[in-house]
Amino acid sequence: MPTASPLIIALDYSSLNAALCMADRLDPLRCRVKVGKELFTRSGPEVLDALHGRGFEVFLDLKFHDIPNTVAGAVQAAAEQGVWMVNVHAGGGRRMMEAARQRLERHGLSTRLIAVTVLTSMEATDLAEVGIAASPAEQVERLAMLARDSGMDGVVCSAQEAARLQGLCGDSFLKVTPGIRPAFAEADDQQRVMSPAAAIAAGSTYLVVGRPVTQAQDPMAALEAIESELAAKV
Ligand SMILES: O=c1ccn([C@@H]2O[C@H](COP(=O)(O)O)[C@@H](O)[C@H]2O)c(=O)[nH]1
Repeated sequence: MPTASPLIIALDYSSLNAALCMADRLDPLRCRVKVGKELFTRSGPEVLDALHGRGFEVFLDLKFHDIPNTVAGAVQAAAEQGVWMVNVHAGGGRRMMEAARQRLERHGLSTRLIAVTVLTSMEATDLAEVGIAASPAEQVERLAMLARDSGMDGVVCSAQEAARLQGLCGDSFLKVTPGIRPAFAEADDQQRVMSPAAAIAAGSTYLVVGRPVTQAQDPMAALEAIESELAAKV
């Protein structure tokens, strides 16, 4: 039975063992988990099998960004390993996203497919340096519309943009939001942040939480504090 929780815990660890130690403290009825570039590069698909075996739905966050044929193949490979959600970079463009969508459809694969808009670690000055004059909010909006029109199930954005996208793209368009920072946590390298309760109130569908839990002195206490904040909000 899939969890009703919006929480996705980012297992950003440098070894399979460390990631599974944390997974063994988590409850698949209370959260999903995310496997990103560091863990997957170190452990390979074994980590997916191990997490699936423990009952977790897994978001494979590899942010594919390449020519359409290559991305379509990578998305197919991820979906065939049973992941719940996989992502690409919206900056790869319409043809790339459409190819990924078509590949999943052709093979009857129901993995959720979403696109990264503007990384939550970026602010306006970072965009300017890569030649984008728009504000993060404007660029997120542009890429979210493109992602929706290219057949994506939703986007990765910051919670600061979620309310606007809710109005533009509707309830069923997923807003997956990293950069979640409870009051007790540091921002770290994140620029566009929001608290868990505010993110849900703004229309985030899923909250991606990494270091505020995984690097906390007491990770379970940190997770419970976030759950309490969300429960108080409902
Ligand atoms: O725009 C993005 C896209 C992905 N991420 C990923 O989410 C987690 C956030 O971890 P924290 O420790 O809570 O900052 C991490 O795995 C990123 O790779 C993101 O932060 N922003």
